[in-house]
Amino acid sequence: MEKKESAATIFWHRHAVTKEDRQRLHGHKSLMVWLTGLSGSGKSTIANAVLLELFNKGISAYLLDGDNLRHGLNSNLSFSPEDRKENIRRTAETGKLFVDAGIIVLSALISPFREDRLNARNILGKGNFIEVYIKCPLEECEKRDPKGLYKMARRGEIKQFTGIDQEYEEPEAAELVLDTNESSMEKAVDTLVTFIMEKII
Ligand SMILES: Nc1ncnc2c1ncn2[C@@H]1O[C@H](COP(=O)(O)OS(=O)(=O)O)[C@@H](OP(=O)(O)O)[C@H]1O
Ligand SMILES: Nc1ncnc2c1ncn2[C@@H]1O[C@H](COP(=O)(O)OP(=O)(O)O)[C@@H](O)[C@H]1O
Repeated sequence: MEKKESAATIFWHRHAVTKEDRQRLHGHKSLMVWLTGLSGSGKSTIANAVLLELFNKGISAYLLDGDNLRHGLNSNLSFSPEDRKENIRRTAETGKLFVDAGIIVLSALISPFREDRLNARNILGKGNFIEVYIKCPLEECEKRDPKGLYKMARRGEIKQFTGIDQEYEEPEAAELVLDTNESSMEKAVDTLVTFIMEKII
Protein backbone atom coordinates (compact mmCIF):
# COMPACT_ATOMS: atom_id res chain seq x y z
CA MET A 1 0.00 0.00 0.00
CA GLU A 2 1.15 3.49 -0.84
CA LYS A 3 2.59 5.44 2.12
CA LYS A 4 0.46 8.47 3.00
CA GLU A 5 2.91 10.43 5.15
CA SER A 6 6.57 11.19 4.73
CA ALA A 7 9.08 9.87 7.26
CA ALA A 8 9.91 13.47 8.18
CA THR A 9 6.57 14.00 9.94
CA ILE A 10 6.18 10.62 11.66
CA PHE A 11 8.29 9.87 14.74
CA TRP A 12 9.29 6.61 16.38
CA HIS A 13 8.72 6.44 20.14
CA ARG A 14 10.97 4.26 22.26
CA HIS A 15 9.16 2.57 25.14
CA ALA A 16 10.34 1.94 28.66
CA VAL A 17 9.67 -1.80 28.40
CA THR A 18 11.33 -3.65 25.52
CA LYS A 19 10.62 -6.81 23.55
CA GLU A 20 13.51 -8.48 25.39
CA ASP A 21 11.96 -7.50 28.76
CA ARG A 22 8.67 -9.07 27.72
CA GLN A 23 10.36 -12.23 26.41
CA ARG A 24 12.05 -12.58 29.81
CA LEU A 25 8.67 -12.21 31.52
CA HIS A 26 7.14 -14.93 29.32
CA GLY A 27 10.18 -17.18 29.79
CA HIS A 28 10.68 -17.79 26.08
CA LYS A 29 11.56 -16.00 22.85
CA SER A 30 8.89 -14.80 20.45
CA LEU A 31 8.41 -15.79 16.83
CA MET A 32 5.99 -15.68 13.91
CA VAL A 33 5.13 -19.08 12.44
CA TRP A 34 3.61 -18.55 9.00
CA LEU A 35 1.56 -21.48 7.69
CA THR A 36 0.83 -21.42 3.97
CA GLY A 37 -1.02 -23.92 1.79
CA LEU A 38 -4.09 -24.62 -0.28
CA SER A 39 -7.58 -24.41 1.15
CA GLY A 40 -8.23 -27.74 2.86
CA SER A 41 -4.53 -28.60 3.21
CA GLY A 42 -4.82 -28.54 7.00
CA LYS A 43 -3.50 -25.09 8.05
CA SER A 44 -6.27 -24.29 10.55
CA THR A 45 -6.47 -27.82 11.96
CA ILE A 46 -2.70 -28.02 12.53
CA ALA A 47 -2.34 -24.43 13.80
CA ASN A 48 -5.16 -24.95 16.28
CA ALA A 49 -3.69 -28.17 17.64
CA VAL A 50 -0.22 -26.59 17.89
CA LEU A 51 -1.73 -23.63 19.74
CA LEU A 52 -3.27 -25.97 22.32
CA GLU A 53 -0.04 -27.94 22.78
CA LEU A 54 1.95 -24.74 23.28
CA PHE A 55 -0.66 -23.44 25.74
CA ASN A 56 -0.41 -26.70 27.71
CA LYS A 57 3.36 -26.20 27.87
CA GLY A 58 2.91 -22.73 29.33
CA ILE A 59 3.91 -20.92 26.12
CA SER A 60 2.14 -17.63 25.31
CA ALA A 61 0.79 -18.07 21.79
CA TYR A 62 -1.92 -16.64 19.56
CA LEU A 63 -3.42 -17.76 16.25
CA LEU A 64 -4.25 -15.42 13.38
CA ASP A 65 -6.52 -17.40 11.08
CA GLY A 66 -7.15 -15.98 7.60
CA ASP A 67 -10.87 -16.75 7.72
CA ASN A 68 -11.27 -15.07 11.12
CA LEU A 69 -9.24 -11.98 10.19
CA ARG A 70 -11.47 -11.54 7.16
CA HIS A 71 -14.40 -11.03 9.59
CA GLY A 72 -12.71 -7.97 11.11
CA LEU A 73 -9.31 -6.45 10.40
CA ASN A 74 -9.39 -7.62 6.77
CA SER A 75 -13.14 -7.52 6.16
CA ASN A 76 -12.83 -4.97 3.34
CA LEU A 77 -10.55 -7.21 1.27
CA SER A 78 -11.49 -9.48 -1.64
CA PHE A 79 -9.56 -12.39 -3.11
CA SER A 80 -7.99 -10.42 -5.96
CA PRO A 81 -4.17 -10.66 -6.06
CA GLU A 82 -3.92 -6.99 -4.91
CA ASP A 83 -6.22 -7.57 -1.92
CA ARG A 84 -4.47 -10.79 -0.99
CA LYS A 85 -1.21 -8.81 -0.96
CA GLU A 86 -2.75 -6.31 1.46
CA ASN A 87 -4.25 -9.14 3.52
CA ILE A 88 -0.80 -10.65 3.95
CA ARG A 89 0.83 -7.29 4.68
CA ARG A 90 -1.67 -6.46 7.45
CA THR A 91 -1.38 -9.92 8.93
CA ALA A 92 2.41 -9.68 8.94
CA GLU A 93 2.30 -6.23 10.56
CA THR A 94 -0.11 -7.60 13.18
CA GLY A 95 2.20 -10.57 13.73
CA LYS A 96 5.10 -8.17 14.19
CA LEU A 97 3.21 -6.50 17.07
CA PHE A 98 2.65 -9.90 18.70
CA VAL A 99 6.34 -10.76 18.34
CA ASP A 100 7.19 -7.39 19.90
CA ALA A 101 4.79 -8.27 22.71
CA GLY A 102 6.91 -11.38 23.35
CA ILE A 103 4.34 -13.86 22.06
CA ILE A 104 4.46 -16.76 19.59
CA VAL A 105 2.10 -15.92 16.76
CA LEU A 106 0.88 -18.57 14.36
CA SER A 107 -0.83 -17.55 11.15
CA ALA A 108 -2.93 -19.73 8.88
CA LEU A 109 -3.45 -17.97 5.56
CA ILE A 110 -3.40 -19.45 2.07
CA SER A 111 -0.95 -16.66 1.14
CA PRO A 112 -0.57 -18.07 -2.37
CA PHE A 113 2.05 -15.72 -3.82
CA ARG A 114 5.80 -16.00 -3.14
CA GLU A 115 6.36 -12.28 -3.33
CA ASP A 116 3.74 -11.60 -0.62
CA ARG A 117 5.19 -14.25 1.68
CA LEU A 118 8.66 -12.76 1.14
CA ASN A 119 7.21 -9.38 2.06
CA ALA A 120 5.81 -10.91 5.28
CA ARG A 121 9.25 -12.38 6.04
CA ASN A 122 10.88 -8.98 5.50
CA ILE A 123 8.31 -7.20 7.69
CA LEU A 124 9.06 -9.57 10.57
CA GLY A 125 12.83 -9.46 10.08
CA LYS A 126 15.58 -12.06 10.34
CA GLY A 127 15.17 -14.58 13.13
CA ASN A 128 11.54 -13.68 13.81
CA PHE A 129 9.83 -15.62 11.03
CA ILE A 130 9.49 -19.22 9.96
CA GLU A 131 7.56 -20.29 6.91
CA VAL A 132 5.80 -23.65 7.13
CA TYR A 133 4.40 -25.17 3.96
CA ILE A 134 1.34 -27.30 4.65
CA LYS A 135 1.70 -29.45 1.56
CA CYS A 136 -1.17 -31.37 0.07
CA PRO A 137 -2.06 -32.07 -3.58
CA LEU A 138 -4.99 -30.13 -4.98
CA GLU A 139 -6.87 -33.38 -5.74
CA GLU A 140 -6.74 -34.39 -2.05
CA CYS A 141 -7.75 -30.90 -0.83
CA GLU A 142 -10.64 -31.02 -3.26
CA LYS A 143 -11.64 -34.47 -2.02
CA ARG A 144 -11.61 -33.21 1.60
CA ASP A 145 -13.44 -29.99 0.69
CA PRO A 146 -14.30 -29.31 4.37
CA LYS A 147 -16.39 -26.21 3.61
CA GLY A 148 -17.76 -27.22 0.21
CA LEU A 149 -15.87 -24.31 -1.39
CA TYR A 150 -14.16 -26.36 -4.13
CA LYS A 151 -17.56 -27.57 -5.30
CA MET A 152 -18.79 -23.99 -5.40
CA ALA A 153 -15.63 -22.91 -7.27
CA ARG A 154 -16.03 -25.74 -9.82
CA ARG A 155 -19.63 -24.63 -10.39
CA GLY A 156 -18.32 -21.10 -10.96
CA GLU A 157 -20.12 -19.72 -7.89
CA ILE A 158 -16.83 -18.46 -6.38
CA LYS A 159 -14.30 -16.71 -8.57
CA GLN A 160 -10.53 -16.47 -8.11
CA PHE A 161 -10.47 -19.61 -5.99
CA THR A 162 -6.93 -20.73 -5.20
CA GLY A 163 -5.97 -23.83 -7.17
CA ILE A 164 -8.99 -23.59 -9.47
CA ASP A 165 -8.90 -20.24 -11.26
CA GLN A 166 -6.07 -18.55 -9.37
CA GLU A 167 -2.54 -19.79 -8.80
CA TYR A 168 -0.84 -21.19 -5.70
CA GLU A 169 2.92 -20.70 -5.86
CA GLU A 170 4.60 -23.43 -3.82
CA PRO A 171 7.26 -22.26 -1.35
CA GLU A 172 10.83 -22.83 -2.51
CA ALA A 173 12.62 -22.19 0.76
CA ALA A 174 10.21 -22.89 3.60
CA GLU A 175 11.90 -23.67 6.92
CA LEU A 176 9.56 -26.67 7.29
CA VAL A 177 7.35 -28.72 4.96
CA LEU A 178 4.54 -30.78 6.47
CA ASP A 179 2.94 -33.14 3.98
CA THR A 180 -0.59 -33.83 5.21
CA ASN A 181 -1.26 -36.33 2.43
CA GLU A 182 1.68 -38.51 3.45
CA SER A 183 1.52 -38.30 7.23
CA SER A 184 -1.01 -37.86 10.01
CA MET A 185 -2.21 -34.66 11.60
CA GLU A 186 -0.68 -35.80 14.93
CA LYS A 187 2.73 -36.27 13.30
CA ALA A 188 2.58 -32.82 11.67
CA VAL A 189 1.62 -31.19 14.97
CA ASP A 190 4.36 -33.00 16.85
CA THR A 191 6.98 -31.99 14.26
CA LEU A 192 5.94 -28.34 14.32
CA VAL A 193 5.74 -28.10 18.13
CA THR A 194 9.24 -29.61 18.41
CA PHE A 195 10.55 -27.20 15.76
CA ILE A 196 9.05 -24.18 17.55
CA MET A 197 10.26 -25.27 21.00
CA GLU A 198 13.84 -25.59 19.72
CA LYS A 199 13.70 -22.01 18.45
CA ILE A 200 12.16 -20.34 21.50
CA ILE A 201 13.65 -21.99 24.58
N1 LIG B 1 -11.62 -17.21 -3.80
C1 LIG B 1 -11.16 -17.78 -2.67
N2 LIG B 1 -9.93 -18.31 -2.66
C2 LIG B 1 -9.45 -18.87 -1.54
N3 LIG B 1 -10.15 -18.95 -0.36
C3 LIG B 1 -11.38 -18.42 -0.32
C4 LIG B 1 -11.94 -17.82 -1.48
N4 LIG B 1 -13.20 -17.39 -1.16
C5 LIG B 1 -13.40 -17.69 0.13
N5 LIG B 1 -12.32 -18.31 0.66
C6 LIG B 1 -12.19 -18.64 2.08
O1 LIG B 1 -11.22 -17.71 2.59
C7 LIG B 1 -10.15 -18.39 3.21
C8 LIG B 1 -8.80 -17.88 2.70
O2 LIG B 1 -8.51 -16.62 3.21
P1 LIG B 1 -7.02 -16.16 3.37
O3 LIG B 1 -7.06 -14.83 4.03
O4 LIG B 1 -6.23 -17.23 4.04
O5 LIG B 1 -6.53 -16.04 1.86
S1 LIG B 1 -5.24 -15.30 1.31
O6 LIG B 1 -4.14 -15.56 2.24
O7 LIG B 1 -5.55 -13.89 1.19
O8 LIG B 1 -4.98 -15.90 0.00
C9 LIG B 1 -10.27 -19.86 2.87
O9 LIG B 1 -9.93 -20.51 4.07
P2 LIG B 1 -9.13 -21.91 4.13
O10 LIG B 1 -10.02 -22.89 3.43
O11 LIG B 1 -9.01 -22.17 5.61
O12 LIG B 1 -7.79 -21.77 3.48
C10 LIG B 1 -11.72 -20.02 2.45
O13 LIG B 1 -12.49 -20.42 3.56
N1 LIG C 1 -2.81 -35.00 8.00
C1 LIG C 1 -3.75 -34.09 8.13
N2 LIG C 1 -3.44 -32.87 8.67
C2 LIG C 1 -4.39 -31.91 8.77
N3 LIG C 1 -5.68 -32.06 8.38
C3 LIG C 1 -6.03 -33.22 7.82
C4 LIG C 1 -5.10 -34.28 7.66
N4 LIG C 1 -5.73 -35.32 7.08
C5 LIG C 1 -7.00 -34.94 6.88
N5 LIG C 1 -7.21 -33.69 7.34
C6 LIG C 1 -8.50 -32.98 7.28
O1 LIG C 1 -8.37 -31.96 6.28
C7 LIG C 1 -9.18 -30.85 6.61
C8 LIG C 1 -8.30 -29.60 6.60
O2 LIG C 1 -9.11 -28.48 6.81
P1 LIG C 1 -8.55 -27.12 7.37
O3 LIG C 1 -7.68 -27.37 8.56
O4 LIG C 1 -9.73 -26.20 7.53
O5 LIG C 1 -7.63 -26.67 6.16
P2 LIG C 1 -7.18 -25.19 5.74
O6 LIG C 1 -7.18 -24.36 7.00
O7 LIG C 1 -5.83 -25.38 5.14
O8 LIG C 1 -8.21 -24.75 4.76
C9 LIG C 1 -9.80 -31.11 7.98
O9 LIG C 1 -11.11 -31.60 7.80
C10 LIG C 1 -8.89 -32.21 8.54
O10 LIG C 1 -9.57 -33.06 9.44
